[in-house]
Amino acid sequence: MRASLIQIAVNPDESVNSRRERVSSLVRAEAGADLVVLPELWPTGAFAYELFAQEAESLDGPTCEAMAKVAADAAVWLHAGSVVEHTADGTLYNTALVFSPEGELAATYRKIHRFGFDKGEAVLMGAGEQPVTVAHPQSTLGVTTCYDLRFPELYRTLVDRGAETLIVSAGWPERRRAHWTLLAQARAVENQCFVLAVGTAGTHAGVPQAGHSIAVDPWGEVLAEAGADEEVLRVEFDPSRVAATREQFPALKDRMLGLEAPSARR
Ligand SMILES: O=C(O)CCC(=O)C(=O)O
Repeated sequence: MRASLIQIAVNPDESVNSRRERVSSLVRAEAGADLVVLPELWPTGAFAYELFAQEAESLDGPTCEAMAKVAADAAVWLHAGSVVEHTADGTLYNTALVFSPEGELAATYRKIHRFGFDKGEAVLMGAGEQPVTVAHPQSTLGVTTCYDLRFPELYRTLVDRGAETLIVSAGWPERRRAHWTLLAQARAVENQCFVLAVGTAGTHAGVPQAGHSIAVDPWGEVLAEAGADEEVLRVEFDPSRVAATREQFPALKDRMLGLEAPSARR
């Protein structure tokens, strides 16, 4: 399976429209890949809160339309990162989009864990409720977004639903880059999955981004890692290694289920 992780630079000196055009060209250039993955909220930047309402779109809005077109042009499975989705009742969501090589919207995922504590996304957006997997023909994908990476129970749910390749589409800050790398490897090891984690580069809303998109195998080994700047990280892997790793080292079979208290939410 050939995957291309497009680590987009999100800087305030580029308009959303021109970034959309630039990203469309970058995706088109990945024709031949089996999967292309973009970062979280790349049209606005994950921390550009003042742009969220202004750039919010419905699922037939300009980013969705452009990404459907380029997925079909390049004939690739495209995880198009996420957009600020607005719904008919006025709620905003951080919604990830997955397109088939025919340009059909195959799945959407509304980010479950919103970042910001008492500000930013946590107050501006609604919370998703549904974990999402996608039946890519070569490997079942588990779709997650940025801050989700800190919540292992979501990944266990995805594994229980058949996920073999865990996607993390992010806008992760440089300040916590060590957590990013460590958690990507942890999610791969504990779930015996491939992890494809793609972040942004650049600085927007005064928040320098970590870059360092990373692909990790089910043994926790780093297959490829980007630098800090805009970059297309290409990686090739054998999805059957998930089953092989789980057979050789069957730790997932030793899970003790039912330990979580029903009122675990604090
Ligand atoms: O968890 C973190 O450190 C970063 C999370 C984040 O930036 C986000 O979810 O947008």
